[in-house]
Amino acid sequence: MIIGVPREIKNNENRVALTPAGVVALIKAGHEVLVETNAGEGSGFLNEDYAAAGAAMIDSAADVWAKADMIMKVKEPLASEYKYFRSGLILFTYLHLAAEPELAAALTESGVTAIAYETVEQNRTLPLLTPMSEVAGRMSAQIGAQFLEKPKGGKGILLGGVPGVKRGKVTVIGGGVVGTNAAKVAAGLGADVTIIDLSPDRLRQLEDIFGKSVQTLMSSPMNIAEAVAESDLVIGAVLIPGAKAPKLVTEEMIKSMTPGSVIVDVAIDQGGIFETVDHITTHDNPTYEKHGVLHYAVANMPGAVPRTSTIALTNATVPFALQIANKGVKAAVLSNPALKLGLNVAGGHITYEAVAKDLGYEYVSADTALEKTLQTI
Ligand SMILES: NC(=O)C1=CN([C@@H]2O[C@H](COP(=O)(O)OP(=O)(O)OC[C@H]3O[C@@H](n4cnc5c(N)ncnc54)[C@H](O)[C@@H]3O)[C@@H](O)[C@H]2O)C=CC1
Ligand SMILES: CC(=O)C(=O)O
Repeated sequence: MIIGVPREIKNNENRVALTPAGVVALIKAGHEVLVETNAGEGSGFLNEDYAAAGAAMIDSAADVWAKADMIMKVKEPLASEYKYFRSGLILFTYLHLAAEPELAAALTESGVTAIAYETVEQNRTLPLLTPMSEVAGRMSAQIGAQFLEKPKGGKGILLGGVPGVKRGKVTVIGGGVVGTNAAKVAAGLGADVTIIDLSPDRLRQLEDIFGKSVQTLMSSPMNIAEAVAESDLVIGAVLIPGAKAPKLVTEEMIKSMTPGSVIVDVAIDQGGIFETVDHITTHDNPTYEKHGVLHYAVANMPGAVPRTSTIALTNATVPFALQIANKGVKAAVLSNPALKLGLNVAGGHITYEAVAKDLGYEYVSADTALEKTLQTI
């Protein structure tokens, strides 16, 4: 199979879908890899490194898309990339389609077979989302602490306090991978941390992990309202796989926060959990203020620490990419339940139930949709 790796074009997205080590793994298995010139630069991987690994370096993005059987990316294609879609093309990347209706339409209309990293599921975990959730979770506490500083627009508190002065309060809503990593860093900075989750089992696990160093709370509108009102920093870390995130923090709750407080909506890639987050922000312009509260809603947070993120992401994606390349996408998806759950679009249909429901498409199973594709590999 020919695997193409275009350069990422989203704002400040410095990750790349394959490291030179990933290229070596695919070439050793008998495949060909095309890498767009300078695609790895932001992550510290040079053109010479890819060439030495055996990749062919290609100057134009259009050529990479046109010549490849499978495109590996990091972020969802942007509108300027939709023109490259074609029937039979395999796309393996983050998609977050519930929050991207135009992309869903472009993919179904063009006949691309698309596997979304974020819904590949194995043993009730999301192995291709987890590494980036670890990064974004850790970053969210760091970023929140930074924006609480006065020169950054915050109320001017140090999360850990100092002897004789109260610590800052952090509420993390959603106690999965992002939430746990956010809480680890916030607690490490010395903050007073509360984690809210809907799953009693998860709350038990969190207490086992953190002991009494964090407060756990069952998710309910009342508990969320009380915790938000008292917090200096609130981190949104809820996920219902594939689906649009529920709006758990209302405008009234945001109004109850003291001026200069900060919210970090990590779940923005699935639409976000804060009612007052009305647009995605970028690394160039990461915050805006509403009701006196600083809102941060960057959908590619790990793009700011690309060296760490690219290596962590490709450690997870390459074994799955190898299965697709070795067996062909149909056989790989039909033989591996984890990849089958990753399939979001095939044969012009949406094949992930929560995505279909949120976007108003008829849901068609992976088996039925794949039968209809023109997929030859
Ligand atoms: N903005 C960015 O750059 C990044 C965003 N993310 C996003 O962060 C979000 C969280 O991801 P993960 O932590 O990996 O997911 P996860 O599946 O590990 O955790 C989600 C948690 O939310 C909980 N939950 C579900 N409904 C809830 C409710 N009503 N109230 C409270 N908790 C609830 C679940 O029980 C689970 O523990 C996802 O949308 C993911 O795509 C991840 C990486 C980077
Ligand atoms: C998960 C995701 O969308 C990201 O890492 O950018």
